[in-house]
Amino acid sequence: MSGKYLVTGGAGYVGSVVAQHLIEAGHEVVVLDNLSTGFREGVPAGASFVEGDIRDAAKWLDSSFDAVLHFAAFSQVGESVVKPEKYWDNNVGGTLALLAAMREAGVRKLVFSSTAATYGEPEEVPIVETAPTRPTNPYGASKLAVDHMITGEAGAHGLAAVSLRYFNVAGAYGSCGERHDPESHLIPLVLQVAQGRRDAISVYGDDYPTPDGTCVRDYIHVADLAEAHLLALDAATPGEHLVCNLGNGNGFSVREVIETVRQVTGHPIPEIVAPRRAGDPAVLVASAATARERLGWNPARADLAGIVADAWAFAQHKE
Ligand SMILES: NC(=O)c1ccc[n+]([C@@H]2O[C@H](COP(=O)([O-])OP(=O)(O)OC[C@H]3O[C@@H](n4cnc5c(N)ncnc54)[C@H](O)[C@@H]3O)[C@@H](O)[C@H]2O)c1
Ligand SMILES: O=c1ccn([C@@H]2O[C@H](COP(=O)(O)OP(=O)(O)O[C@H]3O[C@H](CO)[C@H](O)[C@H](O)[C@H]3O)[C@@H](O)[C@H]2O)c(=O)[nH]1
Repeated sequence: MSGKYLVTGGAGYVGSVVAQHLIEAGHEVVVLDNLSTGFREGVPAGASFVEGDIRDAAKWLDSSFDAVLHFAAFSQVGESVVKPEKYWDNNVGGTLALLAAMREAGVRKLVFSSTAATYGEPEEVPIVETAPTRPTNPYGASKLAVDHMITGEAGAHGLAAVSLRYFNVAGAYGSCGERHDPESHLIPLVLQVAQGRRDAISVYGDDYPTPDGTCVRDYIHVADLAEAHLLALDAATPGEHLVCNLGNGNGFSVREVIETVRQVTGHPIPEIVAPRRAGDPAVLVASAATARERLGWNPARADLAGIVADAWAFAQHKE
């Protein structure tokens, strides 16, 4: 059955890919985005676009919407350390206003972009959803605060809600891909070296307690992530706040990522060992057992070379 969905942040990386998947599944999509970090041309053809802020969501939400998929947020970990107030204001204040607008309009289903950053330094990997949540930066803390707000909204007001805790999102889907400015994520930065836009990639620390000394992360293809959002819309249950990790359960080190980019692009990719980046856990790998069981999610694009190849095709296309 086709539905009508408000996609906040649909001019950004993940939101645009999910909006595209919703359109391909025959749904009606309205993107609400203030273009603070997103791009008008990133909104998929076939979606309606409203340029506006989530704090004003009440202007556009009405009972004709079946659900909200909420991506709009600031998400630069480093910036959040120096400007925490910006993160509390937009991520927490903005979502508070959005939840009020949803209540007012009678829209009772929400899928929220949460993050592995809610866990902080893990005691055990793979990380399960019941692991302690001790974020190491204001970005993660703001996302955890929103998760708590949503739990309250479900319990008190019957919202059907799913928080999806993404691990390291990567890859692209057709003309929708990653173009953060400034870019801080490893794969697009290494691809900039392959394109000649940077001389070398900095490896942030090679003295971690990992097999090659560099940090290990769980890279998940953005199209697999998008499919989980569509499944979450079906799985959401009134009065319940379901939290699911999204990752492949495989860890790749920074050096393995760089080597994979060498193989995919044929470029030598010079690397420079730099100091550790503050707040980086050594290993972040997801247990996605909950997503598999509760959503029926089955990620199909776990191969790192395939993820990098899709990101590479997008990076060349947008030049
Ligand atoms: N990319 C990742 O690796 C990753 C990992 C974990 C979680 N997340 C979460 O996923 C979501 C999307 O991330 P992304 O990488 O696509 O980021 P992005 O910056 O590309 O997209 C965010 C979008 O939200 C919009 N936006 C921000 N504040 C807004 C507001 N107040 N009103 C309206 N629009 C607003 C921006 O203009 C942008 O288009 C974020 O919530 C982020 O925290 C991303
Ligand atoms: O130039 C770079 C960039 C990154 N890295 C390293 O590469 C790994 C991956 O870094 P990213 O910045 O690509 O991703 P993060 O693991 O820091 O961040 C991801 O996971 C976080 C949770 O911890 C948040 O959810 C965030 O939004 C999401 O992108 C880290 O070990 C980082 O230190 C480098 O060595 N050099």
